[in-house]
Amino acid sequence: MGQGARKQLAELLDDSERRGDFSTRVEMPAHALRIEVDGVGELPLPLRAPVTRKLIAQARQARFGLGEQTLADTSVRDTWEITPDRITLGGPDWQRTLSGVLDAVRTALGLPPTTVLRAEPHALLVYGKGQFFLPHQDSEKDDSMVGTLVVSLPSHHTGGELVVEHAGRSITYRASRERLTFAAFYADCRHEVKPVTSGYRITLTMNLLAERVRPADETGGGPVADLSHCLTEHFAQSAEQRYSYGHPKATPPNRLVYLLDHEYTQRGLGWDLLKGADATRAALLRQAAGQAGCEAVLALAEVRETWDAVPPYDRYDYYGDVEHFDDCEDEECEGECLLDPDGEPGAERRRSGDFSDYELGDLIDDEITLGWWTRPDGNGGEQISLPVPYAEVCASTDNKDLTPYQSEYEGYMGNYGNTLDRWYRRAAVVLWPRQRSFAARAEAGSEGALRELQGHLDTGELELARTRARSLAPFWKHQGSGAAAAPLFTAALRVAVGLGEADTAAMLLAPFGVETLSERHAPDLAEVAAQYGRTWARGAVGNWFGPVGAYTGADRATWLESLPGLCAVLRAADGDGDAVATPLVEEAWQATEERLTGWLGIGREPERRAGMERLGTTLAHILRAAGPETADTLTTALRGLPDTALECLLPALRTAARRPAAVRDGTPVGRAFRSLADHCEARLTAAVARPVRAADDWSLAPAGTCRSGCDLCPDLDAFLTSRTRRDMEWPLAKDRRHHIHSRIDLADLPVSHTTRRQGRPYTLVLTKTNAVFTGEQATRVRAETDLAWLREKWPRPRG
Ligand SMILES: O=C(O)CCC(=O)C(=O)O
Ligand SMILES: [Fe+2]
Repeated sequence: MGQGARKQLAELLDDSERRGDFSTRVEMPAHALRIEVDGVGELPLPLRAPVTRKLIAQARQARFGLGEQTLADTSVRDTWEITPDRITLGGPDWQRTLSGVLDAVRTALGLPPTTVLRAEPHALLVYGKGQFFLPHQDSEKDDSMVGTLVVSLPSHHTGGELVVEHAGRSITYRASRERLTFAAFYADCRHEVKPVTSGYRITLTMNLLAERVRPADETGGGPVADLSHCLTEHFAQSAEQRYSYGHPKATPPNRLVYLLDHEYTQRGLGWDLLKGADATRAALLRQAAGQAGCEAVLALAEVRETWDAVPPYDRYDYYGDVEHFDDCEDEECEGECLLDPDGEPGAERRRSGDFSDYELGDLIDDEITLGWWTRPDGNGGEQISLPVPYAEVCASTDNKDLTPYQSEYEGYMGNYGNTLDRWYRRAAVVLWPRQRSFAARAEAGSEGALRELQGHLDTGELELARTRARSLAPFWKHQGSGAAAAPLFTAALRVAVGLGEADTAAMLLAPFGVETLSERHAPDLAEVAAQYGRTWARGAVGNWFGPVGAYTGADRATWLESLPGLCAVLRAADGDGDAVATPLVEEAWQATEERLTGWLGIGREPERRAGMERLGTTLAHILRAAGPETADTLTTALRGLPDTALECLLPALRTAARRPAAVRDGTPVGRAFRSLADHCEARLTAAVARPVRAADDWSLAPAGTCRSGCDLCPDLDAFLTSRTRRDMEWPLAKDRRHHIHSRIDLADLPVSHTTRRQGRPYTLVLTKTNAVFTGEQATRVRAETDLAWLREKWPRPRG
């Protein structure tokens, strides 16, 4: 019962819940109980007359207590009775059902949550026509007996009502024909069973026994002791999961988040500044925390709830017509316009406002996030971002009973909708066991955790630091990227060095983005790599880059500009900076190579050129950052690419030429660029030397086949490669025309393609344009210009 402790806590802090009633009733399905009686066997429920008569055959005339005596007097009590030793209760659901009933009874009767109720069978009673029990009070057979629980087995009968009375009030209970009904009342209540007028009434009476889980005197008693007990229980039981249907998580919850009722600002949130009921509740909780060995802080929470909601529909005016929005002219509208006054028909019907008159259905979803909390020592607070799981939330007041600061209603949208989102700001008391304080706080704000770990390392408590650091693993994720995360990264690097434990160090450093790394981290990076080795360093770098193509929101292009500087400082640092620099360059190259391959496949020239140009700049940075071996690998790969890659290589050479000092001949980097320059020069020279297209040559390169088996692409290629054909008239159905349109567009071919909308199917008209000649001319001119630039800026060394 993971939820039990939280519920009890909420009740204990909710004053109104503490006033209980003298009696209550609960219903349960009949299959929850399997009942067997000696000499009869299992009783089929609902009970029918033949089985009931068998029961009576096994029963005796019931007696009742009068003072010290036990009497059988049918003018006071007339019913059949079977003693408990002959009854067996069971069934797969029985224990769970009964404990649920007892929980509900405890709450309804206003017993403290630290009380556990037990029910002990007392007798099975059968009332036939005319039988009854006059008003009486049950004798308390046991010191711990607090009342009676009457379980009525389902059966058809009339009359036989149970009437319970207390302090001038009386409640009448009727049994159900189909279900089990449980009526509970305090032992000091007078009660009676009215005569049965037809059929049989069958009840199982049970003594209600109360036990305190913890005697009041043990911790001084009172609500604080009860609360403290609930806290201990909450942190000892495995955390309950909302939708797991009885499969609790193996580990206990990390925290308890008790939501307060009033709103507070960051500055106005303090133990001495709480308002109304919050003040008492927080004070009680804080005392209880002390007793239970817990730490307590105050926090600010943001709550969002999504409800299934129904608008106050069917608004009728004075004459009984459905009301409309002022300018609604839709004849079929039945008032929907009121929900959607300014929307187009069918447009998204989402709007903000006050929806307090909407009727709430089911709670579909909710989300609680803590955004700020005070430090446990009371010195100020810190910004955090901590989602609160279901198993940690506790409140005496439901969100829906408070006023949201914002609401949004979304009308029915076909597959979802009719939902009302509500946002609340609530304060909270957050508690955790003192010995788990490190993890509880670290999960929310990592800076404090690292500071504490460093502290332990500084004072020589290595084992403690390691244990604590390992405890971060489950939630040490997404520590950020870029300049904002840089100080955190520095702290993490130092702790990683100090721990001397490779796996833990890797875990601590893993959740940073590569954009966090800057020259000022170089000394620590070189040190950590020297300590844990090159393989370890390669793994760490892989983590910082993250999965290829993953969008991190960080500006990688800007960071890559800093890569040559970073790698230079790394290689010069004490330790093994190259162990970090080399995989940094390799990972950067891998990502770039992938993008380069992507651009090479793009047919539209202006787009491709722009992309390739940007990539060229990046490539120059990567090459400049590379060590001799990596530089070799890169140039070999680049020289193997098709001519189109020059659209990237030339911009790379231009970028490099702007820093002649960095690419001096003779240095490994200089040699790499030299080799690329030579490669480009050879390719351009060949292009320029190609003969000019003859005036009657309309042949184009084939566009290729989209997939094997396509019967259109080969026909297109035959047209494209033909030296003489300029036009083609192609009757094609719509889908097939589309295919050809998109092939031509994607490859950006110098071919116009229009549809003549006559006959069936329409005819696709293809015409090779003058761009066949002008495009080639432009390419040639560009090649000549590039070649001239190359010869000037990258002259071949003489000799
Ligand atoms: O049968 C009942 O509902 C109540 C019986 C009763 O009051 C008793 O056994 O003391
Ligand atoms: Fe009774």
